[in-house]
Amino acid sequence: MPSLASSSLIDWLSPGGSSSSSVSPLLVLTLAILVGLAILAILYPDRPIGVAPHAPGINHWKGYPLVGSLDWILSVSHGGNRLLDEIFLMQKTEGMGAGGQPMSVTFPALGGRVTVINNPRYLEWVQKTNFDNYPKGPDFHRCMSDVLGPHGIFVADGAPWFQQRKLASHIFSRSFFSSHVQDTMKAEVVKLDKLLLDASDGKCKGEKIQFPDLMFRFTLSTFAFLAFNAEVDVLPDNVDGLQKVNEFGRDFDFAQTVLDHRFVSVLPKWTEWFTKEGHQMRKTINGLHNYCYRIIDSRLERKKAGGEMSGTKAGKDLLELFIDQGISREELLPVLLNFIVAGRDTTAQSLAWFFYEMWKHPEHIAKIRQTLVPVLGAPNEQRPMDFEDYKELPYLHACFYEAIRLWPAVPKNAKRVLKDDIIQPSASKDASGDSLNLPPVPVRKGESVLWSDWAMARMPEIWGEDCEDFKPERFLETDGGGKMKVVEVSQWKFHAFNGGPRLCLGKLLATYEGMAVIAAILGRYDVVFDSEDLQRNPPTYQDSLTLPCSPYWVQFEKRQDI
Ligand code: HEM
Repeated sequence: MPSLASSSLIDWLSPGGSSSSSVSPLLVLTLAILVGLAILAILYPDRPIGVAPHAPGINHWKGYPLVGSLDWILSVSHGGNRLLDEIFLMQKTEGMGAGGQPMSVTFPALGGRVTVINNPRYLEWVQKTNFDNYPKGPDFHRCMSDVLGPHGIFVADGAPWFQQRKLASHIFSRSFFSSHVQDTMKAEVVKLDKLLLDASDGKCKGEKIQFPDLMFRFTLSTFAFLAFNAEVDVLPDNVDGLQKVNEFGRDFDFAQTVLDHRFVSVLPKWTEWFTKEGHQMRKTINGLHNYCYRIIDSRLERKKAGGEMSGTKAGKDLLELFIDQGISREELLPVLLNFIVAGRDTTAQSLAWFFYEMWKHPEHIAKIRQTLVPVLGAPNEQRPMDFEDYKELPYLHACFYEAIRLWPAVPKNAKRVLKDDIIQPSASKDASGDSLNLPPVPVRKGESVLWSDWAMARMPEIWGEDCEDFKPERFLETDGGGKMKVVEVSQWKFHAFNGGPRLCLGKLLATYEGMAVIAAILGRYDVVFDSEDLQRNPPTYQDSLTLPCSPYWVQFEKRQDI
């Protein structure tokens, strides 16, 4: 006898009442869909529809019929699991990435399959040997173009990318550095010093300062002036001035978290029209764009009036170089935004992580200070760093790079595959992991490849058993004459600045700026950390496109040891 449930289902499907008289089209359709799904489930037992079978010899995360590891990506996009932690966990899991092996995971986004290639030897193939086959692709466009523009340097591929890179590279030349960049940096360091003096000795003595925020203010103020000749008024020379909110910083931090979320969301972007976050995002984008238009408009007005443009005798600054191309106000917007992101966030975050490491490893502070005196003078009369000084301060340089290694400002990155390919591990001797038996990795057109410099910094296969320790010695060697110098580590192994044709344009600027700030602070002040608070709530990274360090507070005192 049929059960009540099944007979009422049949009744519902055959509205004529009797199941024997005629078969309803709805029943036929339902059965056809079920049979169709069953066939698809047989064809795609562990991955989304349309995704090619897993490549033999490449470990993959468990997946379900028709959806693959949808549960995994949902746990990242909506379940509170953090992508970097998840990738790292997978990388250590037996049968997945353990032993430094490549691995893949499938879900209905990012082209269906993401192959994780956390090894310098694979990166060289993807970012150099077969560079043209691995563009940023449609995901960057879909997720980022409403904020950063469709042709911003961080979003674009091909000719629009190449032309911007070529044009912008003028401001990263050595001659520009030894003049305009250096003058700007020194002026900003003097402003920072006044602020620190106020915090340590002035009427605001003992005031607690939110350190990551201070670093963001420094890098925004410096970059806006050196690239756009704009005074953005975010770095005051006294503690009270810090009360004024840094609007751009606040808005951009929020926008970045949304952009990051879009990459792992399986929901289409239009769903943002119905969410509170989407509403706030639209307001934020307006705010960011207006902020940049204020800089652009004031510059265009100056040009019209025949006034001073770059404010530098060293040559045109970044904005002038682009204005001279005859591009419109609207096309200048993405130039500004992309370069502010590059110039502000990365270096500020690296500095915030650096000082956190100094709290954990104060023994390095004394060593850094010793090396500062012969180059920049005694603490009471220490001068701001010149550009060329960075070569004379290898210990400080190595400490800064070690912080960047452990806390890379772009902690993960992905590319689309243009044509089917087999990623070959390079034979290059300077990339580590030579001893690993790494397989060639087949990838298909339309899929994605992903790597995480944050995870790679924590892989013993790449950096040795002490990979998680803060050890600046990794970047140091002594030359024939007994002089300490910074080792040239391969760009594929120390990959925080990217590699190949898209190597970070600002590597030298970031190095100089980071070292100039550290020298200015540690050379003249004691940074008093709230150890109890740091132990209770150690800073952690915030989910974003970059690697913001959660807020922590410090006090500044004049050095006690001099
Ligand atoms: C510690 C600081 C920095 C780190 C760790 C860093 C890292 C990186 C990384 C990983 C990329 C590749 C991003 C991608 O694939 O989308 C990149 C690209 C880039 N960086 Fe940096 N960066 C830093 C500072 C700077 C600074 C101060 C500037 C100055 C403007 C800058 C300018 C750029 C530009 C223009 C690109 C795009 C290059 C291209 O696609 O051709 N970076 N950077």
